[in-house]
Amino acid sequence: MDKPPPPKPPLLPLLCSQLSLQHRVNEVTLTSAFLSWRDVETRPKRTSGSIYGPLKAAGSHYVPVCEIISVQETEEDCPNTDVGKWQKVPHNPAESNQHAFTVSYVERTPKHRWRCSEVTLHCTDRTLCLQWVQAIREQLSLLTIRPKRLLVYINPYGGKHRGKRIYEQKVAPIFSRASISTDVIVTERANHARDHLKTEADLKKYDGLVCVGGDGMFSEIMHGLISRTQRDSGVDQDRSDETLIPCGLRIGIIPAGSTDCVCYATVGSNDPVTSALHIVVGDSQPMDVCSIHHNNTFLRYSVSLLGYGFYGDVLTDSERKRWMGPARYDISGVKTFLSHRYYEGTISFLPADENVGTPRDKLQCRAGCNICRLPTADKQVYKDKESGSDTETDGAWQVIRGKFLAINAACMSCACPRSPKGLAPSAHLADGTADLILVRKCTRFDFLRHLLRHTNKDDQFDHPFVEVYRVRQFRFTPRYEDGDSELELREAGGSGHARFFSQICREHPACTCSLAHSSWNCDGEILPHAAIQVRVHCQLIKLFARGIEEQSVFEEPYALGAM
Ligand SMILES: CCCCCCCCCCCCC/C=C/[C@@H](O)[C@H](COP(=O)(O)O)NC(=O)CCCCCCCCCCCCCCC
Ligand SMILES: Nc1ncnc2c1ncn2[C@@H]1O[C@H](COP(=O)(O)OP(=O)(O)O)[C@@H](O)[C@H]1O
Ligand SMILES: [Ca+2]
Repeated sequence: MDKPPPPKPPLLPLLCSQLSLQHRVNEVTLTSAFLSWRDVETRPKRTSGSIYGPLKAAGSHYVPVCEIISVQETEEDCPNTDVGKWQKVPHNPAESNQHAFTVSYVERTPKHRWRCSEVTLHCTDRTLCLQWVQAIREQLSLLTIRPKRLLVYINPYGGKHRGKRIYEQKVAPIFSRASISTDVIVTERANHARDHLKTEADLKKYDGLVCVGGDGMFSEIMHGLISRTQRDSGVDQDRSDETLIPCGLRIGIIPAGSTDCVCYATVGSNDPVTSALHIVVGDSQPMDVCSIHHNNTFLRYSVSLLGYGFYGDVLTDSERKRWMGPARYDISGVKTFLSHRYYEGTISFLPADENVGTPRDKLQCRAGCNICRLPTADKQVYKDKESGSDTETDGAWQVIRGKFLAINAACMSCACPRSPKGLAPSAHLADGTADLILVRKCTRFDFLRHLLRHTNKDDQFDHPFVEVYRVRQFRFTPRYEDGDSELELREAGGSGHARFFSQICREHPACTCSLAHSSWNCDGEILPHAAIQVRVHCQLIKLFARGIEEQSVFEEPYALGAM
């Protein structure tokens, strides 16, 4: 969403009163766009010696109505010593005005984190106080994009096993303050959430889903919702050429996993409170989803990393170390790096049209991204330059064969705390394309340089052994068919010796060797086949997010008091 417009020219005030804030008189104004308050006891001061300003009011604050979380009449419990019981009394008895209301609103803090801030305003009488509460509530009720009923799934075993606590302590209080009602399901097994969504959940009762967990848990919920939507619409997801039906319900992610890249890349942080506030204000971020098929059988959907070779091997190894929590990826990462295996195969892909940019663009996908806002038709139609045809499959496919350390595809940046710019820094959340990254066989040292660049500002694609393409579809075929280990052994010498050495190579970290197959890491799940067909579905799902906001939005807060 764009930065709200500056407060001038003023909109017609709906309500304007002099109210007291921390014992100082403030002029408080409500318009359909902003709630503002200005300390009228502070004289407007001229910014001395400044060429910019004539007069700037000190102590003015503007809160966009769309970022107000709630308003309530303020009462405080304090002990009544006479009767030894607790009673309701006005918030601050020292305040000259006995009636008050509190407005909770979103405050931006560095690193894209949002916090819930409060202002308590005191009125001379209760009628005025109630008038204010009612006027603000009326404005909030016009924000129909805000969810009222949510279905929450918690994976209690994701990440550091903190999902349940994070939800109860940090998220539930915010939902309750925003008058959002919830049904909460703590999962009891893997795929519990997926199966519940697919078959049982009464989705008509809800305005959105919430996932408390990591990328794997998000993937479960996404699978449940997409499959349910296709089934309800009579669409067969086994057919790789089907046009899938976009899902109606938005999904909110409360990060409580090991990588949390879907949350990080769509919100800008992996902070549960920030995510909860994006849900409360009713943000909406469409997202591309890849469908993956093997010989016309549907395998899975993917939104973040689809990785063969390095990331597939990291995942396979890390699954045995789940007990270590998030650190398992680092340990398996080092081990896989040292094993330095490469794989042979063929990639065919359908490049995206030029108007959606390239994987090496300096411009990144941010809130309100212009590329993601292009009309879907402009994004999806591939124009074959030579034939002038508009069809997606008309002879535009490119084919690359080779030996690869890694083949990665990402339909979003995959930014995460390990790699703040991500695996594909310029990939767009909702442009209908994925960035395909091919890392050819190279030395360990070069591969390390490439990996290290994921963690700093250098361009990780600026190596002669790395190629990147923006694609709509791709296929991968390993050099040897799935399960064809005989061929692999023949290739390596064809004897019992070969079998012996092949086994050693598998275990021997210092050996650079070729095995027939790696596995695909699909958002943290291992795919059962190496030969796959992948297609990007533009904006198939929606999240309670808005994309990463430009820095300036939170560097220039709406509180103008310091001016
Ligand atoms: C030398 C340091 C190199 C750091 C390289 C970091 C690259 C990070 C790219 C991360 C992309 C993440 C894409 C997201 C994938 C997730 O969907 C998926 C599932 O997440 P979940 O468990 O939360 O459900 N996560 C993953 O598959 C985890 C991938 C993480 C890979 C970490 C690799 C670390 C590599 C370390 C190599 C170190 C070499 C050092 C040699 C001395
Ligand atoms: N109650 C449960 N018991 C065991 N596994 C579960 C449960 N609920 C969800 N899962 C599975 O746990 C896996 C990892 O979950 P996730 O929340 O992504 O954590 P992490 O980021 O640590 O991998 C997912 O594949 C999900 O299907
Ligand atoms: Ca994309």
